Parts: sequence; structure tokens; C-alpha cells
Amino acid sequence: MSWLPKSAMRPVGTDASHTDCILVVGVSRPKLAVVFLTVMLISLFLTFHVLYDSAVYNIQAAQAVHERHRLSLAASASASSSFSSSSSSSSSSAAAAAAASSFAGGTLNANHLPVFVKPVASSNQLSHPMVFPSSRVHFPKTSRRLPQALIIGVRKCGTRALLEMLYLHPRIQKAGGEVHFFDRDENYLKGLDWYRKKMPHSFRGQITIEKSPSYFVSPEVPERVRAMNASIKLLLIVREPVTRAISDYTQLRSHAATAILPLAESSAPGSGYGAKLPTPKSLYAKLHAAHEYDNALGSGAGAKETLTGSRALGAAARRAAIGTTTPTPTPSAAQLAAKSFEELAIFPNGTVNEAYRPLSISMYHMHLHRWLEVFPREQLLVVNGDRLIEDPLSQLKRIEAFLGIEHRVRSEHFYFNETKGFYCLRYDNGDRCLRETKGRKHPHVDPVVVSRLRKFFAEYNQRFYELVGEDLGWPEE
Ligand SMILES: Nc1ncnc2c1ncn2[C@@H]1O[C@H](COP(=O)(O)OS(=O)(=O)O)[C@@H](OP(=O)(O)O)[C@H]1O
Repeated sequence: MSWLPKSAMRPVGTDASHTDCILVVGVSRPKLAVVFLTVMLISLFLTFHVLYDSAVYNIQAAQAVHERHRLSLAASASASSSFSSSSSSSSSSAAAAAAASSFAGGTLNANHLPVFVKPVASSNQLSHPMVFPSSRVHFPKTSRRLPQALIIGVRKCGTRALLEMLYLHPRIQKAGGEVHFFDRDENYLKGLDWYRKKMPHSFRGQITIEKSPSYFVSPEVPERVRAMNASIKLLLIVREPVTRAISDYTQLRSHAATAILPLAESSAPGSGYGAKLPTPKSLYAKLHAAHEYDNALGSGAGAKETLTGSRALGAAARRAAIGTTTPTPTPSAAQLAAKSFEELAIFPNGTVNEAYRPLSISMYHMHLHRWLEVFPREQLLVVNGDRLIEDPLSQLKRIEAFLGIEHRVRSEHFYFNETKGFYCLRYDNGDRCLRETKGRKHPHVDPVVVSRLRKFFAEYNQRFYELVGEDLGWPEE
């Protein structure tokens, strides 16, 4: 750029008395000017970036110190009052009711602040791990990532509680609902990109988890999961099989429908307890034939699981038409809903209706077998659902170790809610319990039937213990 000498300026027009003049500014080296301007813009951008950077860091650090402080207060309060449970639990349940849905309600809690916050050098040291040891905050981009871990089931064993409890950990991100990518063809055919878009945003280093309990019992799922990620970590939560079946029945009945396979009758005589155990293959063939029925039942939470009579009956009719099952008259959903668990689980001749869906899902060994044909045992962790109810922390510690993440979920994150009868979660922004569809009151079941079913399951359970290499100690009568 150069200034022209004064002589280069001349009056505009003929009237020299006017002072108007033209200043001509020329750029002698345009390329250099462009470079100069670019450098200016870049430094301007960097200045703003650093300012923004440090502002966000200060906010995060303040929040984390606050959270840490709050947790230590809560811990000391609970230690001193050793559970002011009844009053706090009722207020907590009110808070939970207000929270309306599941534990977290989808809001970010302080634990889910970016995990790269620099620790504060004080006694209030942040509990957030320092991923980047430098003195300034780094901003790794968030993106939607395919899950690195799956809760594959089992339905009614505490899959929702497990996911919400895991979400307490800052390294965990969860898919909000059940995606049913691998078990529903209409979703699977949409491809992995569709699935990825169903995942939450996560930071690098966080683990995304999805849960769809029907994955466990759907035959095509293990191969499909392996095709996506052969080293994925699998979480399987199980519960004492008879209790699980009763829970399943309770849920189905509460939706005014009850699961009974139309082909159940064909397996009635001599196929129940005391008869020769069916092979996993033959049992599985039956389940496979009833797969549509399973989908009609749904396997997720809440209303999705409602079995509409027409849909179930339609599936049964189609199967009958293509000859996959004995064409038996199908009772209406209302008739089924009116039946007791005892009637559905045990035939009048005293044998166990092993094709009754709530029972066949509880035959864990049969389903697990297929998973272990595809995945090595070390890639699967069996979580004890009964223990998760009584002592969630013990199970969460195992899972943290299995997932290779530091122990971050602490007893301060839980409190026992007397009203609900379950542990609820303590977030920085409030206490949350699972909604009322979790922890329903089970109907009274004749102890003779319970004992009969436990005997029936004893051998199946042994096979399951052998597969997982652990005895879960479920009662045998
Ligand atoms: N903390 C806490 N709060 C409430 N409920 C808890 C909790 N921990 C485990 N459970 C048990 O979870 C059972 C429901 O299991 P799922 O979430 O797998 O059900 S579903 O398949 O998704 O419908 C549910 O079964 P039911 O008691 O039969 O309703 C609970 O026993």
C-alpha cells in the first residue's frame, strides 16, 4: 500500500476553489496484502478462542467444585443421621413423581461434564479425571458414536435400572430409549448410520451404551452385533428365573394381555417337568417360530410392550396359515389377561407349559448359548439383577472394572426409598427413582407352583451356571 504525494491530488471539476479532492490509495503488492489480512484474521480468531476457552473452563471448574462439595455434604449428612429415610424418602418420591420418567430424565448432570476438566489444586480436588494433562482445556468434538457396549437383556431383570445407574459414571453415555436396531428387520435394514444417529453425543473416551432387552432372545442378533463390532462389550443382567417370569407376567397382565404361545398346547403332554428335557435346539425352534409374537409383545418399557389382541392374533393366524404351528383356537387378549400365572404356567395335567413366553425367556442357557457361539466368554459380563436391587454398588464396581473405566460411582449416588422399596439415584440436580412400571407389586403366586417351577428350572439353571462359569445360587424349590 502506498500514499500518493500531495501533488497527485487535484481539484474535482474546474472550480479550483473547492476543497474536495480524491485520495487514491493503491496496493502495490496485492498478494502480500492478502497474506497480511489472513494473518490478522487468524490471530483475531485465536484470541477469541482462548478467551472463550478459559471462560468455559472456569464455569466447568466452578460447577465441578460445587458438585464435589455437595456430595461430601450429602455423605456427611447421611452418615450423621444414618438415613432420615422416611421423611426424605417421601419427599424424594414426590421429586421422583415430578421427574415423571426414568432416573435421569435426559438432563446432563455434573458428572457428565466433559471429562477433561483440569483438576483444581486444593483439598476440593475435582473428581473428574484429567484426560489432557496440559494447563489449558482442550475441546474434543462431541459426536454420535456407535455403542461400544450393549445391555442385551434380560427383560424384567433390571435393564433400565442398570443403564440409569451406569449413567452416573462420567465416562458413560446412554441411548435414551430402546433402539431395537438388531432385532427388528425394519430398523436393521436402515443401516448403521441410522443406528448411529440414534445414539447420544459423546466425547472421545466416553462409552456409549444402548439397551434393548429383546436382543438376548432374538436369534439373528449376535451375528449382527458382531458384524458391527466384534470386540463390543456385552452386559447381561439376570434374575432368579421364576421371579423374572412372574415379573414378566405382571407386566403383560398390566397391559391387559398375556403371553402364551399358540404352539404351547402342542408341547403339553409329557413335555413338562419330569419328562425328558427338550434340547435347546428344539426349544429354540419353537421360540423362533413365535418370533413375531415376541415382537408384538415388545420387549421395551412402558406402552411399547402392550400386546394388542389383533396384532397377536394376526401373527398367530399367519403362522397357522403357513403351517409353522398347530392351528389352535387363540384365546382373546382379554381371556388371556384374565388367567392367573398358575393357569398359564402349569397345564391342567400338572406339566409345565415351557412354551409360555415368560417361562421360556427365563431359560437363560438356551439363549446364551447362541451368544457364546459368536462372542468369546470374556466379552460378556453377567450382572446379578437380584443383587443390583439389594446392593447396586457391588454390581456397578464389577461393571466399571469390566468396561475398563475408573471407579466413580459411589454410595453417595444412591439412597433407599422406603416408599418405592428400591434404591433411587441422587443426581446433582435432584433425586430420581425409576417410574412406577419398575418395581410393580407382583400377584400372589401359589407357593406350590413356585416350588414346581423352581424344580423345573433347576437343570436349566445348572446349564446356565456352566456356561457362565459361576453358580448364582438360585433356589431349586
Ligand atoms: N432401583 C430400582 N428401581 C426400580 N426397579 C428396579 C431397580 N433395580 C432393579 N429393578 C427391577 O427392574 C425390573 C424391571 O426390569 P427392566 O427394566 O429390565 O424391565 S423391562 O424389560 O425394560 O421392561 C423391576 O421388576 P419388577 O419389580 O418385577 O417390576 C425391578 O425389580
